Amino acid sequence: MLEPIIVVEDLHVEMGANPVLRGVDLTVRESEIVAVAGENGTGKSTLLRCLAGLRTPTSGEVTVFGAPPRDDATFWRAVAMVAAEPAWYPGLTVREHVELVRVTHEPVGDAWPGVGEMLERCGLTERADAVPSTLSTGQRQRLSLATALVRPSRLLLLDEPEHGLDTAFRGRLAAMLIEYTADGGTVVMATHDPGLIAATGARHSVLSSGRLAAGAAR
Ligand SMILES: Nc1ncnc2c1ncn2[C@@H]1O[C@H](COP(=O)(O)OP(=O)(O)OP(=O)(O)O)[C@@H](O)[C@H]1O
Repeated sequence: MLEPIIVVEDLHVEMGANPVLRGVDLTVRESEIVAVAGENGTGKSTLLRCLAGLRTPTSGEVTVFGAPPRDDATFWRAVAMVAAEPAWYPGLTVREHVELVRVTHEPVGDAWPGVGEMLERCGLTERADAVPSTLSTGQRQRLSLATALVRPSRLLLLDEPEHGLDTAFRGRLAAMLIEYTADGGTVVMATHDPGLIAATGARHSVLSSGRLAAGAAR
């Protein structure tokens, strides 16, 4: 069996006095796509933030690549995240944002898609010279995904990657995620889109009452 990339044991997170996560267990192995569904406010983003080292658990264990996740440069070399819309650099175009990420992560192997190819895959070629503030919501989400996918990583953390995306592009995104895992990457996503779960073949579970439904995501 392939290596566990992520191991979560009895994870509890409280926000103020409110318990949000109440004993989450999750194991994710290399090359898997795991999806976490569940109603608004059940703690999906909180779980992803714990996996990213952006939130400290109240109790329990979280390991990513064999160690507690740390919000530092070494960790983010291996992990790419798409969550809330990032702050874009004023004056930089769509293409320049993608180039900036690409250049930062050089050297990138020839097998990895280049900037032009990634813009094409994300349907942004026509808007490559625009600045992000002039894009539509879905186009800006495509740009967020392009910046995550244009650089090498071993783990993708996606919080509602379907945000603003049309049906056709959701299908294209599913294909890109499958390709990412075929190349050895691992994906964990929070999603409200059953179509994306089905199209990616993700192992999925529902987060409810602070716990993942038994079985599927363990
Ligand atoms: N900074 C915060 N301070 C206090 N409570 C918070 C904070 N952030 C989130 N919460 C609460 O934690 C709970 C879980 O929030 P979270 O964003 O993880 O849910 P979610 O499942 O991702 O929701 P959605 O589907 O709406 O994105 C919610 O009840 C929310 O109100």
